[in-house]
Amino acid sequence: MSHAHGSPSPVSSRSGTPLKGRIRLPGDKSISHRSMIFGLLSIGETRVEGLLEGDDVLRTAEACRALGATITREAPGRWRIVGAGIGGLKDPSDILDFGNAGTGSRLMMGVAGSHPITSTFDGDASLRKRPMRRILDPLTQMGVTVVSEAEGGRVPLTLRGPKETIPITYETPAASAQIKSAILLAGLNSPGKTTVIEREATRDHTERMLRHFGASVEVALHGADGRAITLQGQPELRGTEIVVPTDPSSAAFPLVAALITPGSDVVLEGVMMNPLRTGLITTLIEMGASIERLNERDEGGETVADLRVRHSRLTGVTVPHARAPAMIDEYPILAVAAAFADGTTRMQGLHELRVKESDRLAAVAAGLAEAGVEHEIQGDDLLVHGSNGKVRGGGNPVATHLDHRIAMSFLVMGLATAQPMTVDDGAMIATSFPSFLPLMRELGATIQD
Ligand SMILES: O=C(O)C1=C[C@@H](OP(=O)(O)O)[C@@H](O)[C@H](O)C1
Ligand SMILES: C=C(OP(=O)(O)O)C(=O)O
Repeated sequence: MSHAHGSPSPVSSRSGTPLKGRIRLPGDKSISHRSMIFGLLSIGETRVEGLLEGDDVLRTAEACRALGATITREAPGRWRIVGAGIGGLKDPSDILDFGNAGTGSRLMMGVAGSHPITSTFDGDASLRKRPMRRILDPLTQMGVTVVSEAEGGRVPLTLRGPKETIPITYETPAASAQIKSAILLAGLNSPGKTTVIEREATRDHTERMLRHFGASVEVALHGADGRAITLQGQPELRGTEIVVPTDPSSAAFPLVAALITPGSDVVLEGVMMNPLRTGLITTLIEMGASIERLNERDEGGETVADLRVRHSRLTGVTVPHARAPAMIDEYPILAVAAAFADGTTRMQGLHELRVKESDRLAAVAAGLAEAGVEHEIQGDDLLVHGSNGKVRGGGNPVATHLDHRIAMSFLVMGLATAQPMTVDDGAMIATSFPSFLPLMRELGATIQD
């Protein structure tokens, strides 16, 4: 398996011909992690088609193996998992190394922590900076012991699960599908009902998959934008088939590349249109983007569509904080689109961006500065002053801070800037989108590594 490690490898992009053609993006990262996890927690066999074989997901697969699943790769994207079942997890013989993956590590803390086993979680320099208290706090209420932790509730950390996990009702302190999911997954091995209340609805892949595997989940509206999700504990999950839809967060990169590169006209096939993931598309359409949703259909229980995207004149808009959960990973690439727009784009309430693979507010601002794009950070808002299609580019290599989305965003920017753009390290792209370079080149992009 490939791990995104080693010495930094700079990558550069420059403007060239318009982008043309049709591509299919790889499988969704969120659903791919969950496919492995639900496979582990089921009885019998789970078959997955279209799994994202990015480093993050492969780490989750390894952790699931260490906890007792039998996992085989039968063909590219086609995986078979024979589960250990809820309550059937074994003590892992080694530390669980999640690399760069927040989702994998946090969801698996809920899984392993709710079993009477001892598990140690670790990751790379980026993961070691990310806050885990948001997971440890509710897990502690559920009876889990945090045996040790790095300063400030970070990995490396060790959990010891109780004999019987306590079901809780918990209101998440941040709009986070990872927090919600960790608690629900821990609730699977608790007697009785576990309820998670979120003030703002976040991606619902865990809820959908719980039902798909046979659990009983009730979702009630909570306040204006929130939800209360209640899970009946200790169901018997049965292995099943999963078709992973393509990842809208990966589609975002060729999509914005086509919008900003003059003359472009591309089709992105079968992009997942789950409404809790389409905030970027909503925003770009408000900005004047030509994005057509063609051939809408159902794939793997999600609506998907072919997106025809053409180069467009964009206008700056205000992106309300309420939209953040539906586009949380897309702000770096939206900032790139905004740099080419006419006028100012204000993105409101981006505090969660500070605790991703990097401080994405700071990393985006630094990259914009290298490219000569006027911008401001006002509190938790990012303002990008667009220059109507004309962006200088150039500057020093953009510092990616072990963050795949920063790397891909500024490589996309370089496809339409006057001077080429370089990012200091392209290695982390493999965490979520290992086929980024070949797919972009297939559309005609000039990217050199
Ligand atoms: O649940 C998930 O699969 C994810 C949730 C989001 O994180 P938060 O829950 O921290 O917002 C997102 O940034 C991440 O890429 C994937
Ligand atoms: C935030 C991200 O991932 P994670 O939290 O899983 O590391 C991301 O993919 O942009």
